[in-house]
Amino acid sequence: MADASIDQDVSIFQHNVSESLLILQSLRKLEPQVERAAKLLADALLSGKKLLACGNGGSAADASHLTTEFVVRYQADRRPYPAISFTTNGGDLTACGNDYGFDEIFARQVRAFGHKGDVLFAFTTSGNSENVLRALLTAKDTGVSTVAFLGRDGGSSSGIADVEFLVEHGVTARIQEAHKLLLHTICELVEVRLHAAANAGHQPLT
Ligand SMILES: O=C(CO)[C@@H](O)[C@H](O)[C@H](O)[C@H](O)COP(=O)(O)O
Ligand SMILES: [Zn+2]
Repeated sequence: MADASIDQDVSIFQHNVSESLLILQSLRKLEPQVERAAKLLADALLSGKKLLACGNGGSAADASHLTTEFVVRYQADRRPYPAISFTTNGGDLTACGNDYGFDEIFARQVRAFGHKGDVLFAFTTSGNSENVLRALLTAKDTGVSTVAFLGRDGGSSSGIADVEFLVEHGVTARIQEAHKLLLHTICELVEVRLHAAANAGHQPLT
C-alpha cells in the first residue's frame, strides 16, 4: 500500500511548484519598479549613502541577507558598501521592544542610523506589520528613500514607499520567495551600475 504521507508530500510539493511558477511569471510586470529600485540604491551608494533594511521572521532574514550582499558581495569582486539590517542587533531589539514596544523596534533604528539620501528596504508579506509600517513612515519623515516589498493586498503599508513591489498572493512563504528573486535581481542590477561607475573612475573598484 502506498504511504499516504509521502503521497501528500508530493502533492504539496507539486502544488507549491505550480503556485510558484505562476507567481514568478506575474513578477515580469514589476520590471519598471525593479529598474527604479536599482537606480535609487546605486545612486545612493555611489554618493556615499547607505542601505537600511527591516522585516519580521523570514523577512528579517531577507533583510539581513540583502545587506550582506552589499557589505560583502553579491557576484562581483568589488569594494564593500555600507548596509545595515535592523533585525540582527539583540541589544537594540530587546531594549527597544522592552522599553518602547515592539512596534518601535525598526523606527527607532531608522532614527538612529538613517540620514537623508539613505535607502530603506522594508519587507512585510501582509503589509500590516506595525513595526515595518512605522519604519516606512519614519524614513519618509527623515528624508530616507523607501522601497517596500509587500504581499497580499499591500495592507496598511501600501502607497507609502517611493518604490513598491506587491506580490498579490495569499501565502507568506510564496510571497517571501518572490521577494527573494526581486531582491537578488536588484542586487545584480546595482552591481552592474557600481561596476560601471568604478570603470568610469568615479569609485574605487575594491
Ligand atoms: O517566514 C515565515 C513564514 O514563511 C514567518 O516567520 C513570517 O515571516 C512571520 O510570521 C512574520 O511575522 C510575518 O510578518 P509579515 O511578513 O506579515 O510582516
Ligand atoms: Zn518563511
